[in-house]
Amino acid sequence: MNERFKRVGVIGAGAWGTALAQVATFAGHKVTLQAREPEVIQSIREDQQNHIYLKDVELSPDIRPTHDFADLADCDLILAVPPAQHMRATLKALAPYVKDGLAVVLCSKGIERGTDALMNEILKEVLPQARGAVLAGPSFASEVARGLPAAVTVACDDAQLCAQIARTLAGPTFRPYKSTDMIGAEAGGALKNVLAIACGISEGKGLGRNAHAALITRGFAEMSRLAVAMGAQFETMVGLCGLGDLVLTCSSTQSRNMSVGMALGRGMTLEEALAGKVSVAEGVQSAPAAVDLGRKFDVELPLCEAVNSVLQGEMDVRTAIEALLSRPLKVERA
Ligand SMILES: NC(=O)C1=CN([C@@H]2O[C@H](COP(=O)(O)OP(=O)(O)OC[C@H]3O[C@@H](n4cnc5c(N)ncnc54)[C@H](O)[C@@H]3O)[C@@H](O)[C@H]2O)C=CC1
Ligand SMILES: O=C(CO)COP(=O)(O)O
Repeated sequence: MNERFKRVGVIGAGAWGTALAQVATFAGHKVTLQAREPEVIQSIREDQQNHIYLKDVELSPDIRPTHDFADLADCDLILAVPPAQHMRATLKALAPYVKDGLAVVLCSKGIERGTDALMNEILKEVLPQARGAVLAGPSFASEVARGLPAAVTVACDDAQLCAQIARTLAGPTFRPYKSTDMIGAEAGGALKNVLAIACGISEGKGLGRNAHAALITRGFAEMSRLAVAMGAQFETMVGLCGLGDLVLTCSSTQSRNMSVGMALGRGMTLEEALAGKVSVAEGVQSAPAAVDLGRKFDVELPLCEAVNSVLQGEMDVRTAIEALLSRPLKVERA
């Protein structure tokens, strides 16, 4: 009962995929890491580092990089970690090697643009024979990969599978908490990225600590309202994958989403803010999808809407801030 999985594979050798492969080695596994770029594979093989996406972290020799999805065929646990907008294509590429009941943990934090689908909805469409789970929570890749302590949420509607995944990944510095609320874990992870852009804008514009605290608090109210309307439990939203990740991402320049926001707040265009970046700021793509979901579920999302208007070039930062502050006065509630 609840034995650990034996053969762990990771798809996507960005910062987080690489860090999660490292986590699995901390837990005693040999890991196959599927990477897209030949230079990433070469860098891990030759230098035991991922010079492109996770600089200056010594990686375990138990990480085996490969380009070939076929090398994942004998894995019994797959962690899927591409940018959210590439999850569908990634799972399609994996499809020929998926046996019935394969456990696939969705570790990306975003909403698919155009369909407004969360990652588990995409999994169900593309790989209906797989069993899905979600990993989310406050976890900057470089800290996790260096073995600094982190706690995350593993969510799965099958409690036994959830326990098996948690047991497989748990290590001396990585502590997964179990949950059955997959929608909550996914919605928290995706929406906090949009709100981190808002906090970054405030930071870049020099609006002060009061504004920052107000944004986190009202941002939390906003993301909880939408997540609950989508079927999440409010309890999940006050946990690691909700409030926990929101606080982390909104409080550190390590966050790519917060950094993009800061650049916008300082007056850059989105194009300028993203120029030359190899890493992904998921909130940029998730913002229009979040706004769409707000309309679908009839949930007010003033902060996500303001961020999206700025990202789409429909409003400048100053006008967006004025519009937020001049809204009718409200009763404070989540
Ligand atoms: N970096 C972090 O600290 C954390 C990231 N995440 C999530 O993990 C997911 C992946 O982010 P990172 O690993 O940070 O990526 P990254 O920003 O370090 O690297 C970009 C990734 O995108 C991949 N990519 C680029 N074009 C692609 C395409 N056409 N098809 C498939 N993949 C493509 C690259 O191969 C690379 O793996 C995101 O959803 C992110 O929100 C979650 C927790 C922590
Ligand atoms: O999700 C993260 C930490 O939990 C990483 O956030 P960024 O993608 O904004 O860097």
